[in-house]
Amino acid sequence: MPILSLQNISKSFGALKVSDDVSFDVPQGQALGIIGPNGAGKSTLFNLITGNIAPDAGSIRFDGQDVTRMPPMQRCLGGMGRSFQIPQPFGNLTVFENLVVAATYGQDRAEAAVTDLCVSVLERTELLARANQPARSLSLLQRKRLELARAMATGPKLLLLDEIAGGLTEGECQALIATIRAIHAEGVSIIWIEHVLHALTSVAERLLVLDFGRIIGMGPPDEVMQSREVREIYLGIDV
Ligand SMILES: Nc1ncnc2c1ncn2[C@@H]1O[C@H](COP(=O)(O)OP(=O)(O)OP(=O)(O)O)[C@@H](O)[C@H]1O
Repeated sequence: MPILSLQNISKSFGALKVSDDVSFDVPQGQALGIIGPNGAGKSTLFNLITGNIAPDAGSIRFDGQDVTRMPPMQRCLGGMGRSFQIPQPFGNLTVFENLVVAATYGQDRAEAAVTDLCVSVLERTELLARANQPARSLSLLQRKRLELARAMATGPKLLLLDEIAGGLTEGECQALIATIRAIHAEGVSIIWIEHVLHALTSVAERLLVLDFGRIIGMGPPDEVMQSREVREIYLGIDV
């Protein structure tokens, strides 16, 4: 059973079709990369998956359940964790406090369990040494790590990452990739929207290419990047 399955999902904003009959599965434990030009509908696809936007047509199954009409919080509690393109941590709270907010989102966990979970996430995202710092004092890489950590603190089976690698130096990017790979190796399924292609292809086993809300390519990264349509449309290479 796939962890996520979209069937014939369509969504328009007025006359603009941002999701056009999109269907795909994510097998358990897979890392799927999503690429496509600006405005192709990538973030909208995440909003459809998480329930922040309702589709006009189609259905979504997550972890064996039809979640098409399920509110975002229920999907999160069911194991869908998400990072945002524009991180919005609570700047005056410490890194640890930010994680406590995420770990207790709609959950009635015992205090000791919350602490254990947050410490474990801080270790896995290499933020333990920053635990008591206010979020606003973090460097860019640390802010990205915090965004990842906040998503991990909800205990996801499926982690949705929205352009988390942008703006980092090569060394910082490699450090973040190592952390994401380690999370993936724990068995967490991942869908990652990313313009930094080498970061994406070093984690993703499969790529999906969106253009004007349509899937124009899907498969192993090497194969997808060789496709004529993808090279023309996405990379702007004259072939
Ligand atoms: N709530 C909304 N109402 C109207 N139009 C919207 C809304 N959200 C997104 N759009 C439009 O839908 C299109 C797809 O936007 P989306 O953010 O999904 O693209 P994207 O592929 O994530 O782009 P980027 O790579 O720039 O983040 C864009 O033209 C955008 O302006």
